[in-house]
Amino acid sequence: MSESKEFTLQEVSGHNTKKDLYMVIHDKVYDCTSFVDEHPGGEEVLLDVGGQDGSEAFEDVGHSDEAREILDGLLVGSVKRMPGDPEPKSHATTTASSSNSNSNSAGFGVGLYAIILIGGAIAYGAYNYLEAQKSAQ
Ligand code: HEM
Repeated sequence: MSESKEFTLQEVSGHNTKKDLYMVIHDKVYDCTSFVDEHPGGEEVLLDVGGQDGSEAFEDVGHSDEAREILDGLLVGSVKRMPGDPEPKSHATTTASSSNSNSNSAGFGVGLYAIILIGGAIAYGAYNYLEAQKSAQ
């Protein structure tokens, strides 16, 4: 059965042209060659992730169940992970890292607010000091 075929990421990366286009989505390998011209989102985006891991790009669009059915039909095998290969890009990691960056940016927002407050307080203090010096003269 062709579905049980295993590809290394290096093998998949060789299939990156319009006439021979493989893509990894969630550790499965898909042959998108026949679908390039039919993709409602255009051929460009498929060629962009040709031979690579397109999990994130695919999920970011929020593809329909129909799109997932088409994907099932393009399945040719699964990824054989080799030592040193990058970690699979799963949606879970995407959300985890984006929520991390959200909390980081929230932290930065609070930090910025504190800096503005402290800056304002120093400016106010300096102004008072100068005024006091002026009236002392
Ligand atoms: C072999 C993998 C893919 C299949 C089978 C597929 C299939 C589809 C289908 C059926 C649609 C129509 C809307 C829907 O049913 O959700 C669609 C839309 C779209 N796809 Fe894909 N897609 C694939 C990969 C990708 C990738 C990697 C991207 C990269 C960003 C992408 C970007 C888009 C965009 C932007 C649309 C929206 C087009 C529009 O509404 O104008 N697709 N895709």
